[in-house]
Formats: sequence, structure tokens, C-alpha cells
Amino acid sequence: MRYRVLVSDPLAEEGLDTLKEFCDLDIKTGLTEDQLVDIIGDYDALLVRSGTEVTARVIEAGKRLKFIGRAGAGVDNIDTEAATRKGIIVANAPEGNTLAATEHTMAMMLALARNIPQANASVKKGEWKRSKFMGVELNEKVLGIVGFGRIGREVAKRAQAMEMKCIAYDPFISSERAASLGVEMVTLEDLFRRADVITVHTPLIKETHHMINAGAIATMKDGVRLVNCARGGIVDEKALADGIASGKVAGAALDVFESEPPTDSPVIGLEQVIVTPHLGASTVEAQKNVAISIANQCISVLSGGSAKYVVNAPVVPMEQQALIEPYARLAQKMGRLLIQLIEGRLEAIDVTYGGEAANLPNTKFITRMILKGMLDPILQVPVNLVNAEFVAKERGIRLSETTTEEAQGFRNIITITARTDRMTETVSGSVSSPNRARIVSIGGYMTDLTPTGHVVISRHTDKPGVIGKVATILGRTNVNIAGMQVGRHRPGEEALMVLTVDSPVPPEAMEEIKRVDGIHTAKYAEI
Ligand SMILES: NC(=O)C1=CN([C@@H]2O[C@H](COP(=O)(O)OP(=O)(O)OC[C@H]3O[C@@H](n4cnc5c(N)ncnc54)[C@H](O)[C@@H]3O)[C@@H](O)[C@H]2O)C=CC1
Ligand SMILES: O=C(O)C(=O)COP(=O)(O)O
Repeated sequence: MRYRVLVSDPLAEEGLDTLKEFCDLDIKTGLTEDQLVDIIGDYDALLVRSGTEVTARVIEAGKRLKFIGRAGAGVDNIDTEAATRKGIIVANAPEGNTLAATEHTMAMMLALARNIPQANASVKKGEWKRSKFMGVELNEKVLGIVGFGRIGREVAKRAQAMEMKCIAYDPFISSERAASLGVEMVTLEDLFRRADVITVHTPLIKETHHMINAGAIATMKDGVRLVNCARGGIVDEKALADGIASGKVAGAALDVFESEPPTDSPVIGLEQVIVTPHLGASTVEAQKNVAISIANQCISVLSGGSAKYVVNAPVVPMEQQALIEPYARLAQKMGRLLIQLIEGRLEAIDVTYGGEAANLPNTKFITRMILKGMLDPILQVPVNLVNAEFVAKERGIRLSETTTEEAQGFRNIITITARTDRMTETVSGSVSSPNRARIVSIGGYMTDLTPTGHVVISRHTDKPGVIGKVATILGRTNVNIAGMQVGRHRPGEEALMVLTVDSPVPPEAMEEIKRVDGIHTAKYAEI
């Protein structure tokens, strides 16, 4: 069966061509939310730009949806929380349009300083008003950059070339990193106080919504100029209009608006405000980049792989993949085994990374693989890397992750303890080489089990005859025993037996095994 992919905003041909080879592609732009809700149930993936609002309703109706791709950077038009709940991967293409947005910011800043759009309109009307459009130089002015990420940094480089003094505010970037680019990191208050021009380059999130508001504007320099090529909503348009009316703000350049198109924004009609219709990413080069990136990520996810820029799941960087993969594979198998060994209502899962495993760069990813291994087989909802933690939390399962140098004689060890309202069970595993991983203990008893295939795991009193009786039952049921290990702490006390078998063990045989004199518990599991 070929996958069906819906593209609901204009995407460059280069990306569409790649997709067409892989899936059945429908391109339907300009859909209302209701129209999207009506059709989304037929699709495995949805690819958008900023024009489509991917709401919780749309996601709920997307019964087959596995992937939502954003051909660009900002994902504020996608309800990622709703997608996460449903285990749908959301990815973006954040690098492809960085330079396009940067150059647009520079163009807007220069146009603002020299009144170019206003002068252009005036000349085209037949006027010749040279003194009306007196501008200011950017040379030696202070540029305040709010948000020093990909675009903020590229803007700084170009502004420095024009001899502007760049200062920046970004709570998640170190002063050293900024200093290495010749940029001074300052507080937001300082930035507002010192900058001649302020340009914002943050995502639109709770913390940045109306970051540029009336209170902030009041603390800025008289005659400040504002540029927003990031997201509408970072600047409070009403406060900006008031700031311009009072003369506090000399002008503003806006590519993005609180509501797009900005039909009733108070700033649109103002002479001092220059605007473009969200064109930051609209270059041939950027559109080609983001379309190809999102098409490739979509194909990879639908083919069972991962995506490079997933925004709602932990991502393992390429350079870590070879290191992490054997642990992740083992962890999922351990989780799968453990869930089959426990009884009762699962209340808590504790994961301990010991020895070299404690220093792994991405234990969060491995822990999610454990949750996937444990929860996916038993729940109706698909559990994957995206929603594993959410699903556990929703079910009230407490999750803890600890690290320790202690590795119990192994180079590395991962121990998972599951607590239910009736019991506690533990499984430990270790990776000895990229291709060799073992389950090294169950319930505190040493074992050496390849994590694959069918197993019978029992606890019994260590006395003659018990093992023989179990073997006889399996033989009678035509189940061949491929391997046997018995672990015990002291002769005559409880022992743990792990039998690897070549085929599934019928439930009746398991019942019979449980009735054998000396057997305490017996479980059949598929790993
Ligand atoms: N107009 C357009 O067409 C385009 C707009 N954009 C928008 O530009 C913005 C920046 O994009 P990128 O640089 O690629 O993103 P990025 O993720 O590389 O950088 C964003 C920066 O904002 C910082 N930040 C987060 N919260 C902050 C806060 N409360 N205060 C200050 N800084 C904060 C982050 O630490 C990060 O360094 C985004 O909103 C994106 O959607 C991006 C491309 C095109
Ligand atoms: O990438 C971004 O964040 C953008 O704002 C670009 O939006 P667009 O893809 O041009 O609708």
C-alpha cells in the first residue's frame, strides 16, 4: 500500500517531486479548518508552511496521521502537544530558510532607516519630495537583537559589516558564545535602554508573547526603530501603534502579524510602519531547501526511520547514533520482557544507568525506548518515542532515571525495576559490543540471555526433580528447549530458571508448569 501525503501550503517542486516517487500526493491549499478536518483522516502525513493551522481538532481527525512536517522553522501554527499525545511525529526544516529570513531582516532594517517603501510609493504617484524622506544611518548605531539563535546570529554578522554595535539578549546562549562573535550579551532591560534599532528573532511562545509591549516601549530610547521578521504576537501591535502616535517609536518594519493577513491591525495604516506579507522565507533558494528537507524527513518517518529535526521527541544526533543504538535496542527488549513478567497495576518504573552507561549522552532517548517496549504491547494507543513519556504520565506511572558508577562487574549495565500494586520485578542488561547485548540478571539472579525469541522464566525451590518435570511438560507439548540457565543465591533456596524455547508455549502447558510441586511462579514471554 502506498502512503498518502497531503500538502496544504505551497511547497517547492523539488520537494514535491521527491515525494511523488514515494507516495500518493495531494496538494490542496487554502483549506478551512473544517475542510481539513473532513479529509485529513485519509492521510498518513501532512506537510504545511505557516498558512495552515494544524489544530487539535485536525490532529484528532487524523486517524492515520504519523507525521506532520513544517517546511520552515516556526511550528507555532501546529498544536504539537495534541500531536505528541497521539504519538504523531512533528518535524520542521529550520536551517533551510535562515539566510532568507536574515537577508529579509537586513532589507527591512535598511528600508526602514531610509524610508524606501514610502519614497518609492511617492515617486510612483508622480511626486518628488526629497526632504520628506530624510533618513538615518545605521553606521555606529546600536542594534539590539532579541533571540540570538540561527537568524539572530546571522543578522549580527551582517550588521557588524555595516559597523553597527550589536548587543543581544537570549537567556539560552552563553555570553562567551556571543563574545566570540563580537556581540555583547545584555539583560533585556539594558537592551531596551541602549538600542537604536531592536530586532526580534525568538520563537512565539508563552514567554515571548507581547515581549515588546507598552511597558517595554516606555523604557526604550526615544526614536527607537523596531523590526519583527520573526513572529506576529512578539510585538503588541496596539502598544506599537501607541508608541508611534506618541513619537516614542520612530518607525517599525514588520513581516509578521498577530493575525495574518492583518485585516484590522492598528499599525497597518501608519506611515511610519513598513510591511511585507510574511516574506522572510520566500526566496527560491530557501523554498527549495525546506521543501527537500521536509520531503526527505517525511519519507524517512513513513518508512519506519526517524527525522532529523523532530520537535516533539528526543533526537539522537547523527554522531551519537552508533553509540546509542545497541543500548536503545537492548532497552526496548528489556522493557518488553519485563512487562510480561509482572502482575498487577503498574505504578512506577525506575531505570538505573550504571558504569559506562551512566555517561551515555542520551539516556532520555533510551528510557523512552524502555517505555515503548513496556507499554506498546499492552495498550490500544500506539506508544512510540514521541508519546512514551506522556502515555506513562497519563496513566499515573511514575518514572525515575538515575545514574551510578557501579556496574556490578560489567562495563555497563542498565537496570529496570517495575513496581506494581502486587510486586516488584527487575531486569538488568549490558552491551558488550555493538552487536552483543545480553540480559544479565532477572529479579536479582544472574543470567546470560540473548534478548530475542521465546522464553519460560520460573522461580522454584532448588531441589531435585523440579527442572525435569518442567522439561517433560514442554517435551510432551512438542516445545523444544534450546537453552537452560539456573541462577540461585544459595543451594536449597529459591532459584530462577530461564528456558529458551524454539516455539511459543501454549497456555495450558504454562498452567501445568505452574502446578509442578516446588514451582513458585512461571511466565512465558516473547522478547
Ligand atoms: N518571517 C519569516 O518568514 C521567518 C520567520 N522565522 C522565525 O524567526 C524566529 C527565529 O528563528 P531561528 O533563528 O531559526 O530560531 P532559533 O531557534 O535558531 O533561535 C531562536 C532563539 O530564541 C531564543 N529564545 C527563546 N526564548 C527566548 C526568550 N524568552 N527571550 C529571548 N530569546 C529567546 C532561543 O534561545 C534561540 O536562541 C522564529 O520565530 C521563526 O519562526 C524563521 C524563518 C522565516
Ligand atoms: O519558517 C518560518 O518560521 C516562517 O515563518 C516561514 O513561513 P512560510 O513557510 O513562508 O509560511
